[in-house]
Amino acid sequence: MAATGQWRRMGRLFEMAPALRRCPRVYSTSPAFAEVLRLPQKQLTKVLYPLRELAQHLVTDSGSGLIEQGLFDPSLEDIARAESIFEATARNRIEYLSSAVRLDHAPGLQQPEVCFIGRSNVGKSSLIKALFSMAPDVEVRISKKPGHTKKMNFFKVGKYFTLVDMPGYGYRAPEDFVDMVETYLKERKNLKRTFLLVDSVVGITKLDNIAVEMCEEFALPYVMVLTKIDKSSKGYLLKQVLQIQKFVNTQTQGCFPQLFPISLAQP
Ligand SMILES: Nc1nc2c(ncn2[C@@H]2O[C@H](COP(=O)(O)OP(=O)(O)OP(=O)(O)O)[C@@H](O)[C@H]2O)c(=O)[nH]1
Ligand SMILES: [Mg+2]
Repeated sequence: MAATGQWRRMGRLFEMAPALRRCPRVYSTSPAFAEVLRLPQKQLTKVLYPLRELAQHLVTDSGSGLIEQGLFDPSLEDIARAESIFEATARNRIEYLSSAVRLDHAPGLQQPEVCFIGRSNVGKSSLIKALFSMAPDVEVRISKKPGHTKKMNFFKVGKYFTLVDMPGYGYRAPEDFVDMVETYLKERKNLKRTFLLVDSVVGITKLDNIAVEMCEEFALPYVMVLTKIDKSSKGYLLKQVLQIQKFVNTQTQGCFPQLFPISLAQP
């Protein structure tokens, strides 16, 4: 079956891992990534390719096509290269720029922009904080309580792009949420990619559906990120992933076909 190809390719990646360890300067200067590369093979797969583990359980499942097509499969070099974008240096400044409650208060920037949207408490700010872990001077506030982020917060990621942390929709969303976020999504000229975060435990809610419809209506290229995958058993996560992948395959046009599953919990 098609999975065989995936496994073979994974074998090649693992063969490369010791090489990456030997010359970390070429691929990564991050101690955290070097630590991940030192993990035993099984744990390394779990951390970097969480859906692979689930794919094993689909050998006899008729839904297998869904997840194989949906596997996101960056190489170790790709991951290391992407990570280097978030490494704060004198030449690659990562900094908080400003906050806005209206689009016309947003910084007037030309460089590409990406934004993170999703229900309150889904983990938007946490993901951004994790992405900025190599920029300790940048403060990103997170909270256990939903509705914590009240404004659109703009961060500069070197010369590459601006990243925007949005308030969440749903419980304790700011009153002016629709004016703020819908207008931003509709009119922000340099918005290149929207990351729509969905809680993998909860699945796609009615409000997520509205967010999807909005992205579709405004013809935005967007990516679906499944958060908090550490909170489910393998069986439950598999069920959720299949359901969400089916939704993406059948109900969306502008959504990137592969899901991005994430966990910010320690492995
Ligand atoms: N178990 C687990 N908890 C997470 C994960 N990511 C975020 N959380 C927790 O989820 C809670 C909400 O996180 P935030 O990042 O503040 O959520 P948000 O989407 O920014 O929420 P608003 O600002 O209210 O819209 C916090 O208690 C985080 O610690 C994850 O991957 N696993
Ligand atoms: Mg937040």
